Amino acid sequence: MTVPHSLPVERQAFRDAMAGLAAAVNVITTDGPHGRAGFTATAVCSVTDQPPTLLVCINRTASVYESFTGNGTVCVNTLGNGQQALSNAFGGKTPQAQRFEGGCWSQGVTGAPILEGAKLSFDCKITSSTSVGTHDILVCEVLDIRQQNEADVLVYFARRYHELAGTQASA
Ligand SMILES: NC(=O)c1ccc[n+]([C@@H]2O[C@H](COP(=O)([O-])OP(=O)(O)OC[C@H]3O[C@@H](n4cnc5c(N)ncnc54)[C@H](O)[C@@H]3O)[C@@H](O)[C@H]2O)c1
Ligand SMILES: Cc1cc2c(cc1C)N(C[C@H](O)[C@H](O)[C@H](O)COP(=O)(O)O)c1[nH]c(=O)[nH]c(=O)c1N2
Repeated sequence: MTVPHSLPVERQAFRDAMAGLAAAVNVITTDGPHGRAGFTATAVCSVTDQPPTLLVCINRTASVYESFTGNGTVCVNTLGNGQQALSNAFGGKTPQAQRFEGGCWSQGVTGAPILEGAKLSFDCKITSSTSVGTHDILVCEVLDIRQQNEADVLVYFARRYHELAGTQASA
């Protein structure tokens, strides 16, 4: 197959285009011997349902990177309407302990913090990872799921938050 010759896509052009891709907002957490940590991520998606697997992309320069790879666990907590403050707290710069002060947390099978009030929580173990450019793709097997009935969702689109009205999650 011949790939058409074209100019390289500039970093800013890529980001401008990606800003047009609406995405759910998630607080990704971990806990274990390498410490409790969390960060905000929109780069999350389903991979396969056999075994139930999702992926999370994490920047290797993030302060939380060693905690996630060291612990080998993640909980993907999907945010709903009115949880922008949590997203901003986990979105960088804020010290780890302070990030967790904005929510109530419990623990599930992996020990990763589960956010009370999250619309969805996927408790996972990391089964593999692949480095691509600045990021690692974490492949995460889902061991447990918690789901709220009222499935309003916080969406990040065009560089700002949008609230999507509630609907029944398991219609
Ligand atoms: N995948 C990511 O790492 C990612 C995604 C969204 C936001 N962010 C962080 O939030 C900040 C604000 O984002 P914004 O949407 O308001 O404006 P922005 O112009 O920085 O980013 C626009 C879009 O480009 C993508 N993007 C941004 N930084 C990226 C990166 N380092 N690697 C891969 N994709 C990236 C995301 O889809 C983002 O929504 C970013 O500068 C970045 O630090 C990172
Ligand atoms: C809306 C939104 C979405 C994302 C982010 C931010 C925000 C505000 N960030 C950035 C990430 O949350 C941030 O780098 C971490 O919190 C680590 O920051 P510190 O290095 O601890 O300051 C982010 N980082 C990442 O590695 N993958 C992702 O998918 C996203 N998505």
